[in-house]
Amino acid sequence: MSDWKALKERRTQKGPLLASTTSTREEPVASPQEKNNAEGGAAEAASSPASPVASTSKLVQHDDLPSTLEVREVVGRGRGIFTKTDISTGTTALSTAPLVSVLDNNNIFSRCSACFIAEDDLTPGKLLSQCSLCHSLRYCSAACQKRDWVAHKHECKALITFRNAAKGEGIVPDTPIRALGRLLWAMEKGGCSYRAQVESLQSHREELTSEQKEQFFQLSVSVASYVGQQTLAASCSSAAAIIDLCSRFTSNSFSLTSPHLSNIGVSISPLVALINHACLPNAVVVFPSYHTSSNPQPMRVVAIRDIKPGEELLTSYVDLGLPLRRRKAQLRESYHFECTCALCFKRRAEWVDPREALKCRKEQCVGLLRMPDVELQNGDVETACETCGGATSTNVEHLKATIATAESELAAAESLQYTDSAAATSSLFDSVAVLQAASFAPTSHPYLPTLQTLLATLLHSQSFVQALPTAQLVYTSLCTLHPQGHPARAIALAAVGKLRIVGTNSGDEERYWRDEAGLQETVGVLVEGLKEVVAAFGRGGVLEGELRDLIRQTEEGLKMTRMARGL
Ligand SMILES: C[S@@+](CC[C@H](N)C(=O)[O-])C[C@H]1O[C@@H](n2cnc3c(N)ncnc32)[C@H](O)[C@@H]1O
Repeated sequence: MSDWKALKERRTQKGPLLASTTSTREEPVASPQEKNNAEGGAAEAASSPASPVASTSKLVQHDDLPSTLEVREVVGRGRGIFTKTDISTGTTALSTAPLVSVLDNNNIFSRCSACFIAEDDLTPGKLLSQCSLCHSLRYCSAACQKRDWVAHKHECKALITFRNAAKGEGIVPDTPIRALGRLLWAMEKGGCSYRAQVESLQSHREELTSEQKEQFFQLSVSVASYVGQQTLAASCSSAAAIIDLCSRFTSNSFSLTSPHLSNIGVSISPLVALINHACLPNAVVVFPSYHTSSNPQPMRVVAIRDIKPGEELLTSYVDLGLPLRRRKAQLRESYHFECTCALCFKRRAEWVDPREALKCRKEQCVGLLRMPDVELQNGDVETACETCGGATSTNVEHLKATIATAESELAAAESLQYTDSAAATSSLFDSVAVLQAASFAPTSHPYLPTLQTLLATLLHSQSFVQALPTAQLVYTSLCTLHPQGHPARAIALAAVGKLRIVGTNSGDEERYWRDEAGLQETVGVLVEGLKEVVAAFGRGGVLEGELRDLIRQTEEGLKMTRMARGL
């Protein structure tokens, strides 16, 4: 199987400047009671907080807004996007071309800057070629380079100037600077309509902390030196306008993701930025295909629940694997609001949040215990298992130290995972052992991100046999957190299906193809994966094509094996 590279995806990480929407959180499916609570919450999240509707005076014309959707203003939230028709799970509610997309500094030299395909994924023997002027951007074809020239023209000169000043090949400004550069050139060229759309995005200048203002000031100095004072002044006539631009960028940009859900850069779409947040979202933002001119528009908003006429489309801005306090802190810091969704208001007394849970230590019990609150509690705390009711004592200081160590190991491993996979793998396996010994549930933070990074690192180093059980554990954990059809879940199941092929046939290929039961099971996993992928990304994405090919190949293999046995 040649496309295993598709699996070596980093776990999706969101953060300031990269308001991503692919992380979501769904009811824990472990217990029916939790399921009921969360389903009630989902309906609430999608409807109640959105009303009442206020005036529509600040609304700007968006030509790519389909007639099935409308923009309305909501008290306490600003504008939001509402549906006028039923949107069923897995349906694309909106597809559009972002105004600006740039690859981040980790991907700029290894992916095409127009369609974003990775050099590793090109047909064998083909390489990306670099822009002959700036030597910075790479392209997979003359057509892609030509298509990108409109956006790259001014950027090319700026990159040359930057490179000369930095006195080194292969040095480019940081991703936000390049993204803001493209945005400013687009506004300069696109005139009033682009400017009106960007200027209508929510700025939080008044609410910024002095530290954030200082950060934005530094960013604006770098942007000014990159694009030139004249271009900056054309769109920003005052210092306040420049801070507004940086603030708008921070709370309105998206993670640009690959069709396999790796974070590869940043995108700005003033239309999609109108979608408000919920921790129980009903939609996700994905980029299912490479951005070629023949594709349908590359950025899609796909429903992950059925959405009724009059409901607001809601995506998540933060990683929904994060515990409540962390989510709230991120939303406050980067987006300047207090989330009032059903998940944030779910009473601790009513359920055990799987993101902050320990496994019951009683033999044969699969229940969860609420983790003591490391911010508020101390000493030995007794908690009861939600399933068997048995009490377990946990030492809060030990718990806190375990979380801190696992988080710092995770950060270190993330920075090493592609340069020293062996060291990253070994430290992540150590963390897994420590978290397991401390009875962390695999759905809990930071156990799940540790497993996800371990999976990505194992795939990168082609350790497929070890990767398969890790992928299975990641998938089952994500099933507890996300509804069916969520992209993170879909990607994990696709990984399990692919790894069943590469991870099990690498040792003894002949035996693999003779194992009918195993092949049949692999087909089953791939078919399930395909369903989830289509539900998460909509039809026609890259991953859908890959899975269909694998299903076909495995079914053919199965047929041949049966024929050889005379069945
Ligand atoms: C990407 S914009 C969403 C569109 C925005 N409402 C507008 O009018 O431009 C993000 C901003 O919308 C607001 N917002 C989004 N979701 C919200 C929510 N659930 N509750 C309150 N405010 C929200 C916050 O001010 C946030 O910084």
